[in-house]
Amino acid sequence: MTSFVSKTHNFQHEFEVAPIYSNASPNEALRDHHHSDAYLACDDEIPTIDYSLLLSHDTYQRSIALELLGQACEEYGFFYLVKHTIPDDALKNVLKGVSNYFDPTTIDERRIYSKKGSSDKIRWGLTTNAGENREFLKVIAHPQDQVPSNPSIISKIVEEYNNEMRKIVAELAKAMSKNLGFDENYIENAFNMNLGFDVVNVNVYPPNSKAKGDIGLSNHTDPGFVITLMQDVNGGLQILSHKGKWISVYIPHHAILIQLGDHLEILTNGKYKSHVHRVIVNNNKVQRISVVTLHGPPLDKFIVPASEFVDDENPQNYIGMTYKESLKANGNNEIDVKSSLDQIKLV
Ligand SMILES: O=C(O)CCC(=O)C(=O)O
Ligand SMILES: [Fe+2]
Repeated sequence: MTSFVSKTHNFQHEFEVAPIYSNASPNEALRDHHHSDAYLACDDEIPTIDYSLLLSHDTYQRSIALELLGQACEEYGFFYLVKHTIPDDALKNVLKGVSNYFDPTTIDERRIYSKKGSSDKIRWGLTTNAGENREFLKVIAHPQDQVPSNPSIISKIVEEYNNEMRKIVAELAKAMSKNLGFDENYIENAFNMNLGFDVVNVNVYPPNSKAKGDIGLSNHTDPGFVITLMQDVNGGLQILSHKGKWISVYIPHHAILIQLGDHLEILTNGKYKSHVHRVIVNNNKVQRISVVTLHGPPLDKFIVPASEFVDDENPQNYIGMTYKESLKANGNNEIDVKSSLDQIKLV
């Protein structure tokens, strides 16, 4: 079985010495031991799923890949996706575009997106304090008619990256539907992903010399079906595992990190779970960029645990509400895409 899956372990050495998509010299993103131990995480394995095998015409290979995906979803709730269909050049171009766009000398051009209105399609922010050290831009990336025309980096992300990523997410939905015991269109129908509300979060974290404290982004889960993440260098993303341990994320070369979202947890009544994660910058010598997409259902879609996951032994653990209501449950706007799982959970 292991021949079908490349374990994280094998990648780690490679990544510690070779930051991804960066001209930085080896190990530049990771500093040696001059930081506090308050946010240490372990190097436990994160499952790796081979996308090409999930779509393989070889029934046996496909069934093994499906089984591994099922384990990754049920036990972890996050995994690296390798051998996917997005060309490396597309990932690099997006990251280069983001890096140019976040030039410190042009910050005033971005600041205009910090003004808050109830129907914003875009939101910018910069926080430098003990609880968060990050500059970010959140933008609607789907439906297409909701995508703002400016700044131009957004059309680049949507065209070169997110349109292809949406196809991958649709295939993952099919595979997960089968693993959950349904026909392959089950999740697509439950979430209406074809018309889904996607938000791209572009995050830029300062090197630790410019940060106020250890935290890039504090503990949270994310709403939606799945969350896809790519980055320029490894450094600081940690996920709280089912075993209660913080695991350091080291994304293999060309791979994409997939995390299950709150609404898959709700739909499956907790069989699949979203996991708390955070970003710690105390170890980072260089700036780090991540491009994170929250792939959600349409705003008016009502999401409730499916009857198939509810019975006497498994009482309904979450209340139903529309995706929009869930995004607004904590007083945020849709574009903030903040989790409200605490308000949705019944126990
Ligand atoms: O930047 C990262 O690695 C994680 C960012 C994140 O969790 C988010 O944008 O929701
Ligand atoms: Fe997140």
